[in-house]
Amino acid sequence: MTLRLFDSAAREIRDFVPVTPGQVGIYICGLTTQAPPHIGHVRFAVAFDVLRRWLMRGHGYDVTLIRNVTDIDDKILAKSAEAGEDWFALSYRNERLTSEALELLGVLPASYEPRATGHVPEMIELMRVLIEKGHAYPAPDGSGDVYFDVRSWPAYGELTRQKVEDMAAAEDADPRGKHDPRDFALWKGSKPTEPESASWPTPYGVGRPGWHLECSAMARKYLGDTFDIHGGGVDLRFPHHENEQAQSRAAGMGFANYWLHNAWVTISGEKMSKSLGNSLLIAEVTKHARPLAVRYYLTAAHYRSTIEFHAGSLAEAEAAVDRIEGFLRRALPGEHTAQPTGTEILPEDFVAAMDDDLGVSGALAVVHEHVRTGNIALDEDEAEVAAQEARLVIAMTDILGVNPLAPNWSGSDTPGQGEAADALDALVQAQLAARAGARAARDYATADAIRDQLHAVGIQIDDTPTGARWSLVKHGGEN
Ligand SMILES: Nc1ncnc2c1ncn2[C@@H]1O[C@H](COP(=O)(O)OP(=O)(O)OP(=O)(O)O)[C@@H](O)[C@H]1O
Ligand SMILES: [Zn+2]
Repeated sequence: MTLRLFDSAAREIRDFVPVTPGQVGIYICGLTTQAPPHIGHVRFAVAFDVLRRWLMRGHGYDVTLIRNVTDIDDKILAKSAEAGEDWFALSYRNERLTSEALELLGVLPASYEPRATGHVPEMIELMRVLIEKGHAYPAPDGSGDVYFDVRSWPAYGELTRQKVEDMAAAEDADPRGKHDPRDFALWKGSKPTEPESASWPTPYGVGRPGWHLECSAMARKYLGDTFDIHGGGVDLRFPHHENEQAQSRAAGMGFANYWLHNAWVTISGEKMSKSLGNSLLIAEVTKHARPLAVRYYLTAAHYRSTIEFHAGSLAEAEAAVDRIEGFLRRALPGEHTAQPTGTEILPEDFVAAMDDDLGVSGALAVVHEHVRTGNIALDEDEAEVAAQEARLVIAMTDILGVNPLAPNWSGSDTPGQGEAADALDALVQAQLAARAGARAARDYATADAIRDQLHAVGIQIDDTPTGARWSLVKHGGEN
């Protein structure tokens, strides 16, 4: 069984061979914590969660996944100035919202989530090496900026196959002190308008991390000079990843052996983006579909295919999840939660699909085939066969992060809590039925009173085309 992945540096599918047998190091560029996450922002995390689970469960690798947090940058400073809020408070609030959103969508926690601001010494060391080797220089105007000298590194452009002559100028600093307008900032000197708390001393002046340098420094610290996989959204290929690779290699490191890039979530063909005003926050979307369905929706598309968001396909995802869950609940009555035992022998066609650059649509087709076979077995009173199929479905869906019986979707694996959740659901459903009855009888006062009573105890009701849904009101997580 060989795992094959599309390496966007080589622009071809390559057999995956790790640097160290049995181990895989992955670095993914995390979010710049300038705003609460929208559905596009979390796609990369879901895509790489599937990769990680497959490496671990399908191939038995010991995986170290590092996903950084860019907790300081121009946009964060601009937003904090606008809002009159400390940059670090704004940044940390959005970091927490992002972590909550990822947890809600069943993304396994990273091995570690380093923050840029915590790695200034490592960045200074990288700058020192680059300056010593003649690949970087402090701005001659004493601004505190430090630039990478693109002309000193003939391989610059190799990741995205561009010639330096064809590239636009780097817009990250005043070009006057640069050797070449395409030289990019490793470090950004502080400006008088910026808060003192956003600056750190270096031998080259007081300033703050450049976005590209921070990833090179953090990848090196946690994964070593050469590591296996570097991932991120496709928009990061240039300039961000090109620059990361140039800095690290010019400093003498091997850096990433494979580059994986995920495609966008779009709306009406346009990238979902806060700045374009077409973004849907996770907190919004999960009011209309359960988080498991949203996770399924994001997982079901191949990571290199664009996901064109629309409510209809989210409803289809919900129906697919219901189908899987319905079967599992019938086949495994009494099991509130269920996880793979690790002894299941995965169907060959599932393995083949996943090994082929994470072919999730093929893999999900195998899942649904087994659901069908299992349902037929149940109809024919073959409980044993159905239970076996259910175990396989659990093993396969768990690898994709969409096992409906996984404890994260069902509440908890602590005995008793599943039952408590079921009891609560039964009570709320009875209230919702009474409310629906009152509405049908045009007794809106009673209907509203029921909703208010539920809200008073922390239960939120949302009316959807398929009926009322309830959820526990989240505190402090929706701004
Ligand atoms: N619509 C999207 N689909 C997939 N990935 C996205 C989308 N929007 C942002 N990302 C990813 O999220 C990460 C962080 O993006 P960033 O914080 O720069 O937001 P952005 O691209 O400026 O979006 P916005 O304009 O909404 O703030 C990047 O890795 C980027 O690839
Ligand atoms: Zn990065």
